[in-house]
Amino acid sequence: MLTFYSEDSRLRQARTELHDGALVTPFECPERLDLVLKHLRQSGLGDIRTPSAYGLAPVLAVHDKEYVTFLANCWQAWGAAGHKGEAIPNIWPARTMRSDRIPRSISGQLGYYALAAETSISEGTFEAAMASKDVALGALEHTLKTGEPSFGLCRPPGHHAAYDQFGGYCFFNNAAIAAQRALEAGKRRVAILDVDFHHGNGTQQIFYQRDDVLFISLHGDPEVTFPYYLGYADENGEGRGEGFNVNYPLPPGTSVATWMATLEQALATIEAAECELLIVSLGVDIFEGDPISAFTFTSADFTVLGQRLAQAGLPCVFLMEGGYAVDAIGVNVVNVLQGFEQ
Ligand SMILES: NCCCCCC(=O)NO
Ligand SMILES: [Zn+2]
Repeated sequence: MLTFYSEDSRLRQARTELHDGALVTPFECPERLDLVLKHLRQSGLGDIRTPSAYGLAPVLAVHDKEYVTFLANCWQAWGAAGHKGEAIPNIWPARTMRSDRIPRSISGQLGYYALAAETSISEGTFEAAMASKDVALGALEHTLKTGEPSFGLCRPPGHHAAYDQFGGYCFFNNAAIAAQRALEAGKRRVAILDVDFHHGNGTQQIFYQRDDVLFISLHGDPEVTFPYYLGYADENGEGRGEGFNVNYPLPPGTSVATWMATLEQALATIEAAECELLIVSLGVDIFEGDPISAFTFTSADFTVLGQRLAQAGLPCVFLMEGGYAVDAIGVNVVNVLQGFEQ
């Protein structure tokens, strides 16, 4: 299995994340890449390739143009406005405010486009997000061309990024960009299976009214888990998209047996929908040792996950999402990929 990776993923070197009422070193750190690369190289899974630069067109196929322009300019505009720290929103078009206008102020724009306050924008963030979607597209193109599975070592991750919103460490929705590209290449329906601990609110939102992408997510119950305001079981899609969005919220501490039984339901739905490609939003923060999550996977369980996904019998693109137990992230990711190849 080939891996696609870009050194430009390291251009995002944010120093702050708002967590538990303090500014901490971000959980989504460049060191995550080091450990995955180390275990990939040790595993002999396959070559690690740098993708081509695919430009903005694939981004604009799923994201709002003004949002992309905001992301491209935010860091410079934030500094030009005299702000000294990293760009962190502190006001939003909250429920009692209006959201039909976008303020000229960069502080106002920051809140308009932000899902949450934990994700700071800093120097190199836009460039890293561009590299991350190129990684996803490189992996996708390889799988479309060869039918072989591939892995996109995407950083920053993407599944929280909506049409015009960033947050949860995500800026461009890599899985959505890849799925859209696959449809444009002739696939009639693509399944995105999100196994990250957190609900892929952005992926859901982008495809919610469409029947050419089936979005299925297993995740921590939003009643008690980020992103809290999307990911409930009654969200089944709208219009043409009715029936093509399936959420499986699960309580913190869910056993692996229960998680795997839920996966069976998800895979049955994917099979019934006659999907021609499987994109897996691979968040390994379902690991028992993850610092910000609450599921119970052991490293060995990730091998079983990969084995089961292979049985779906679809061309498969794995795209890195979350996973913050840095010491174990490499083993856990490689276990999924090696399990798939067994
Ligand atoms: N308190 C912020 C939690 C961000 C979650 C990031 C993630 O792993 N999403 O999948
Ligand atoms: Zn996550």
